[in-house]
Amino acid sequence: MRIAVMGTGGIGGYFGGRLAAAGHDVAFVARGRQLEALRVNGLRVQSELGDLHLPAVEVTDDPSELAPADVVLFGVKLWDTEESAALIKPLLGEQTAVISFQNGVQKDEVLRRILGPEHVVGGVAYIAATIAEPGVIKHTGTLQRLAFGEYDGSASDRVEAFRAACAEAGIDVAVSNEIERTIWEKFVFLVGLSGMTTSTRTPIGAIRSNPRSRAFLRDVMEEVVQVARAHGVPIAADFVDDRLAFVDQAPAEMTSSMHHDLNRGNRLEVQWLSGDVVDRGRAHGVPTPCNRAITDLLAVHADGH
Ligand SMILES: NC(=O)C1=CN([C@@H]2O[C@H](COP(=O)(O)OP(=O)(O)OC[C@H]3O[C@@H](n4cnc5c(N)ncnc54)[C@H](OP(=O)(O)O)[C@@H]3O)[C@@H](O)[C@H]2O)C=CC1
Ligand SMILES: CC(C)(CO)C(=O)C(=O)O
Repeated sequence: MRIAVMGTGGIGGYFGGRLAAAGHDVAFVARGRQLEALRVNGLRVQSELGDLHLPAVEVTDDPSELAPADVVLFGVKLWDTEESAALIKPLLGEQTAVISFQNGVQKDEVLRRILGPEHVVGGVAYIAATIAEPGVIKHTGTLQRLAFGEYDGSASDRVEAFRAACAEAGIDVAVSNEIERTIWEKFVFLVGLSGMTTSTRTPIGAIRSNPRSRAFLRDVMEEVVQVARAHGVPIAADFVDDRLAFVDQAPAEMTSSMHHDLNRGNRLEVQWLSGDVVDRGRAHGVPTPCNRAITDLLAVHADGH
């Protein structure tokens, strides 16, 4: 299977690396120091599940140099979505699936507008992976799960082929026949986790055990559920309780990629997470005071420094 990775960072480098190591034909798109390191030293992944080193990888900053792909694994930060979507047009054949594993619920709206709905397959990733240094991806813990599926719920050949490729590569993979709900379910949890850990600069353990911050976390997630329902996405009535139970069994030091970004002085995705909840809530007449507080307080850090 021919796979192109748009954005070779935590997500693209980890999953693209695993797929390449399993023998798939993977081309990487990167830029800056990451591009140079990949050209000179190849791609390294450090992981409790097994390190890997691909000494020579096909890598470019110009997707038009690459042959069309069966699947484009799309993994840039949310502020780079529009520009990167335009860049990958030369990679599209008639059946090409573009699967974004970015966070949030806005990404596929943008991809559909730029690439056409027929190319967009929904996806979510559960992993903690980051660029440790140029050319090196560090995976923390053992979670490395992908879920994806056609938006109309159909069982397509392209989705089944990519599922099989991921399974062969040792990735924990599932096909969702309700991918919009799957994406929103991750959004509920992620908006809670990212908003609380980043605005308090504290991992989840202290947040869940303090009654006031625990109640705030619940309210943040409940607001996302109400916005999802207003959108017509049927999130279960007990979903927030389910996520709180998940939080209770997670390691106390668990945190979000946005909290890491704050610590590193990077830009934050808050505008596409809590900020998007506020915008969508306003459009639907759903109050979102907790997400507004998070968005407005983090505004001072949102552009990084
Ligand atoms: N990391 C994780 O564990 C998880 C991340 N996610 C989500 O996945 C998305 C990606 O996150 P993550 O992998 O951490 O991001 P990273 O910043 O690690 O990786 C993105 C990479 O794409 C590169 N890039 C962006 N635009 C271009 C371009 N036009 N040409 C070439 N390269 C480009 C970036 O380069 P540069 O640095 O120069 O900008 C960067 O190297 C986010 O939405 C995130 O929320 C979801 C689940 C888990
Ligand atoms: C919650 C987590 C770690 C799961 O993948 C994530 O997506 C993030 O922090 O961005």
